[in-house]
Amino acid sequence: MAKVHVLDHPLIQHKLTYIRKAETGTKDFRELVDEVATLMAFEITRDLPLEEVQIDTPVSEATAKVLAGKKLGIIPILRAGLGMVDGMLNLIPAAKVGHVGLYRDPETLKPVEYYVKLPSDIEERELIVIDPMLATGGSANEAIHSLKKRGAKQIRLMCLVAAPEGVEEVQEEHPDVDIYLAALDEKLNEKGYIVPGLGDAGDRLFGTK
Ligand SMILES: O=P(O)(O)OC[C@H]1O[C@H](OP(=O)(O)OP(=O)(O)O)[C@H](O)[C@@H]1O
Ligand SMILES: O=c1cc[nH]c(=O)[nH]1
Ligand SMILES: [Mg+2]
Repeated sequence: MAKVHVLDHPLIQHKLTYIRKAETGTKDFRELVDEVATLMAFEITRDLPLEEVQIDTPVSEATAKVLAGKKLGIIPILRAGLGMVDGMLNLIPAAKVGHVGLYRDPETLKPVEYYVKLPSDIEERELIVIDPMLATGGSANEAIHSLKKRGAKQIRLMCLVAAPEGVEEVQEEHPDVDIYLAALDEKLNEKGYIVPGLGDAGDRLFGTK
């Protein structure tokens, strides 16, 4: 069964509170999502492999550590996932970025795929799928299916806020995909919005409401 990690670093939790507030406008919302994505990238990269190298410091020879060169890929689910890309690239600038375009049909709440463009070597990369919201889980599940169908083997999912219903759906359908969250909220409402959540992440990021 996939693990669920709630990244409870105080800076992440503090900034998430301002992201949630209804009075936070587009500019601040976008900046805060970017900052939280950087902090979450710091946590999610904790287990990156290191290797030893020999170096000379000004004082002596030393055995030191560098990243072992694991290939990473960041996969935002359009649109709202775009708001987290730059924040992650701040810490992992060599990662390749692939895009999966999905929208959730407002009536059926089912995901509709409209765009996929991925790095050519996704089967060799550890992929981090990013989307601020994991609500019913339909969009994340569809994006992960889409990646697996094209050869992806190692996938993690990183979201700001999730509903328990969505977490369960992803765990059931993709037990190999660990989930990283800033918060696990209470429930979904009758319109499929996360409660208390933060509203429509895409609209708040891009000012489209
Ligand atoms: O777990 P689910 O029930 O599938 O809901 C979550 C999805 O809904 C939102 O996208 P939306 O459809 O609003 O598209 P947008 O990012 O273009 O606004 C959100 O960014 C997720 O992708
Ligand atoms: O609460 C929600 C649910 C789906 N999509 C959002 O942007 N917010
Ligand atoms: Mg939206």
